[in-house]
Amino acid sequence: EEEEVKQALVRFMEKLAPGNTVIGQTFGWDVKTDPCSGKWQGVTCDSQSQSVKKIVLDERNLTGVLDALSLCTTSSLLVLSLNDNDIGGHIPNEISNCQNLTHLYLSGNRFSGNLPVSLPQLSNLKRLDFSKNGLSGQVPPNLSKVSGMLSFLVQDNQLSGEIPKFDFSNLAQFNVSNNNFSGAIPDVKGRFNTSSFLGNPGLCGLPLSDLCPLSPPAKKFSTKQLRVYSGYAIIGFFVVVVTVALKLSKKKRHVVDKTGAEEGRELQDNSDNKISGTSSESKTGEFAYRSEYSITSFENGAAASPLVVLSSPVVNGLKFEELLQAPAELVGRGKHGSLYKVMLDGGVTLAVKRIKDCGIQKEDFKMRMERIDQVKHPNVLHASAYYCSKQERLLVYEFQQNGSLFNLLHGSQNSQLFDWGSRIRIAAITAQALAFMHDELHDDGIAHGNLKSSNILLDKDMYPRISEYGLMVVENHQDQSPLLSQTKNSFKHNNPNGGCAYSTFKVDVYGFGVILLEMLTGKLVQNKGFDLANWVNSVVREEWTVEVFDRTLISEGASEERMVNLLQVALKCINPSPDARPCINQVATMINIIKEEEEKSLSFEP
Ligand SMILES: Nc1ncnc2c1ncn2[C@@H]1O[C@H](COP(=O)(O)OP(=O)(O)OP(=O)(O)O)[C@@H](O)[C@H]1O
Repeated sequence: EEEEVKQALVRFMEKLAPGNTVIGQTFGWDVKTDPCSGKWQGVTCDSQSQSVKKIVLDERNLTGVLDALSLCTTSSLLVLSLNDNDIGGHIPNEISNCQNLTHLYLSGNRFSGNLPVSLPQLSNLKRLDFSKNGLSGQVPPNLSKVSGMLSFLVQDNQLSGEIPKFDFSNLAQFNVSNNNFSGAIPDVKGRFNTSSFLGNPGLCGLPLSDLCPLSPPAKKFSTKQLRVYSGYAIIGFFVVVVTVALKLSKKKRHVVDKTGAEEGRELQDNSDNKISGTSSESKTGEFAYRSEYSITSFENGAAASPLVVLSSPVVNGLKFEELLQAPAELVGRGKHGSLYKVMLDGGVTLAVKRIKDCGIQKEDFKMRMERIDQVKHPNVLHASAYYCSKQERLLVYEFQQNGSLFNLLHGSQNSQLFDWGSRIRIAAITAQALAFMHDELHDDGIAHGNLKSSNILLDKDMYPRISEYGLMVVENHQDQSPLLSQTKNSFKHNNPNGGCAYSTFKVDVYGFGVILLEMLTGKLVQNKGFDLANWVNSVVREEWTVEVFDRTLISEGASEERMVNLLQVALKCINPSPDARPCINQVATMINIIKEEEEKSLSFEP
């Protein structure tokens, strides 16, 4: 570290331990040595850049104050932990100079006064623990806007005011108990129970049992508001006029084009001729209806092959006509077909997958759908209905507003918010759900068949749901990859190891391994994952293992050991020989162990 940084750190320590004239001896913090020499107690450095990454001085009997100005000269600092000391005074505003800080633990001290107003400027902050101090005043409301925050722990203080509206679906830990907070508790999306809120006499609403008083009558509109609303009314009127005019002209055209077929509309995008082709470039995202397409274009008509509504509460009694006539939007086009977002009248939004060629006979497909419907798991998105004729397959799912794991990893800016803890949690839950499905559908030989990150969707609470289970017959990787040379047969074959040995299921394990690699490296998958697998294998062979990991994980300070452990699981899953790959339930167990270690480390150390 630079001289200036060393001196500033020693100053920071002198303020923490006033009266201690032998800091160099007590803590090894001596300007004559480097903080990364290994002698400075509580300091961890980045092995490559040799800059200070963590300062952990828990339970060191420190009795002074926090000199953030000196501390934050160390701009590389990710973790500061001073839990369970006797440090007093304010938490200084200059703490926001530590711009890279992800973990800030100050629990169990004597900090008093307001929270620094600059706190929300710590835009990388993931975990904050100020519990068990004497802090008062309000929480800066913008703190709730720091995206990617995972822990907010301020229990046992004297904080007051309203609880800001955090993104509760992303928070893993939240506790404001034993303070003076007041007002209505924001919607915590069922994620936290009473223990997070108790001991605040002025708080009301769920999950506490004290109901909030009815809100006062709404204020009258101001002139400014009135002007805005009348503007909306004019625009609305205009839109209605234009829509009616368009509909009338469409109707007219339809009469001219009429083919004699039963009236109806097919879900169709603007490039309808390409819909069953291989092109994937057109993604207009526009509403597009073609009145010249009718239900009868689904082969012999809806009457011959009605929509089968499965045991779903969402689309009870849904009619095929209703589905076809509802407004639809092309969301995307995958290798096997197109996906439409369909808005039903009652406000229900569905995702309708139209499959080009799933390689499964009609009767076989129906049997599969019925069988899969009998096996329910909360982290599997089951089809709500399906339509199946000789050439067409339509699958209806609940639309998942939070998109897919693919979007989360590769969408703009998103990967930075997708921290290590969330990645390991999603990996563990997905593996468990898949293990359940493999187990239940083992004797039927029905695997997922097309497992990839765009088929792992995220529900409203950001929990994963595996979509499109069993829609595809499993493709034989062996035919495509020079890497793979073994078993040609993707169906059941006797294996003395029993259980999960069908190579059909092992293709899912391969797919899951590629998803793990995607989560670890943040890299896009091409060529069915063979490119990514090859690249990872080559880097690991050269022993530059750390190089493979997503830079955002490294800068977040994710545990290298646990990332390497997960990488090892992924490498087992992508073994070229299906027989050498573990079963998914073994994979689930291995990931769960890593997840538990991660959780344990969070409760004991930063
Ligand atoms: N139920 C759903 N809710 C919201 N988005 C969905 C839903 N199902 C799929 N998607 C998203 O729609 C897009 C297109 O999905 P689609 O299944 O057609 O393609 P794919 O998964 O990329 O490829 P494939 O055709 O091989 O399955 C993907 O980004 C996918 O994540």
